[in-house]
Amino acid sequence: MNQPAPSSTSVALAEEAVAPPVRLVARTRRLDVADAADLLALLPEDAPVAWIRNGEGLVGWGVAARVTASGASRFADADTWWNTVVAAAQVNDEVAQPGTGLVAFGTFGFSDAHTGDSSLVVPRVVVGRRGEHAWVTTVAVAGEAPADLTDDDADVWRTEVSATRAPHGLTFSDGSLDGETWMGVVADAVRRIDAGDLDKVVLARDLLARADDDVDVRWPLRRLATQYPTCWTFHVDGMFGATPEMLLRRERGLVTSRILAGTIRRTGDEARDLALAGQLAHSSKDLEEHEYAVRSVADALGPHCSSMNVPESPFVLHLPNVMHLATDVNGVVSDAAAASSLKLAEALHPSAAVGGTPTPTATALIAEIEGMDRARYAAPVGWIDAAGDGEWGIALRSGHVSGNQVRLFAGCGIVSGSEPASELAESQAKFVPVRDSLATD
Ligand SMILES: C=C(O[C@H]1C=CC=C(C(=O)O)[C@@H]1O)C(=O)O
Repeated sequence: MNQPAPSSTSVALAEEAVAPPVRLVARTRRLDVADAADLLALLPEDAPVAWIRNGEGLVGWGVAARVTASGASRFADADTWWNTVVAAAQVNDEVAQPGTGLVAFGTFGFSDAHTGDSSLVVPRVVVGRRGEHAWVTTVAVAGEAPADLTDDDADVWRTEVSATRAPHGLTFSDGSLDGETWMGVVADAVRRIDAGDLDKVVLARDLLARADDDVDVRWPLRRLATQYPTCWTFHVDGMFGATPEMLLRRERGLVTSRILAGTIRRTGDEARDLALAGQLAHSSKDLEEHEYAVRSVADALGPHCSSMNVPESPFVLHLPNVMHLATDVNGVVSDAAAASSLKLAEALHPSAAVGGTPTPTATALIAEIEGMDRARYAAPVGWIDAAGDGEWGIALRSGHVSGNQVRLFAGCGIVSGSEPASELAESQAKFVPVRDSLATD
């Protein structure tokens, strides 16, 4: 078994202006589908990346190149870097599907003011599966010995995988605000809405989990992918979760977005949950909350599409912990060369599913009263390929792992009729996926 070469190219954008562009050599070859049957099982503990839904998707490891960015230009800077990397790369792709060839995984900060890193990472090895296609892409930096590209041994890309470690001695504590204080913040937001300052704002809270040792992120990833197969289970650079919300997928000139807003908790009793789903579908408070989110996405996508389909009413999406009002919007991208999936993500972020309406007033209110730094919560996370196609989810039902700590996030859309106590209960239900994914039973 070969370990990918340890060297890589990593730049922050200020440095990148003076550094010559990294020249990557990538090769994608077909794999037996059986070799990619369990993508998560291929991941080593060190710096894995993952994007999985219903067992399909992409996993990767190692770092061939990486860029970090921050501030208001973080998306544009990362997109420019990616275009430079793609232009300089030598790619041999025998599968030619979205997600084959050169691929970068990204995670972005929520706020323009956030000083922490947004990053795009090109792994050394990416393994993908989609329907009857399975593939492996190996990436070397030009000038390095390209042993992994020319070797005929079909298994040369495999890396050594240690047993996944369960987190032990886990304790949870309040994050930035305790529940009582957070309800006060929600009540404040409702007052501002009723005073006519804005229509909707999404307010979030965090929880801290501590384990005895460094958390092996493969543990929660496995549990999330099993428990929430219809969500997108992800990990990039410490940010992980299972999001039900697809900010956008761009594929061969088509763009789709799954918009969620409006939530009801499940009880576990099927008949009762069906009745609750009916209640959700007719709740004027939730329909209003949802409509703001759909409008924000349709308005942001419109300028990039020659045609668009926006359904008139939402459907109810059933997840194991909650149900959501959901709308799938589709469009034809008018200028695919100018609108990479990352550019579209920038245009759509933050939608009113995570920001509010109007957006500038809502984001200002979040900064003023939420009382925490969202870091990369509720921002785009996903991947982009050399054609600019890609999938960018919203980092919800998520946590950030750093050493032995995990910071969990959950937020709720607040409109005029919102009640602080039920929003607190909703936030608790939204913590469940990541909280349970860290459990050992
Ligand atoms: C902001 C979150 O959820 C959003 C997505 C679906 C439903 C939502 C809601 O009903 O409030 C939120 O807009 C979160 O999970 O942290």
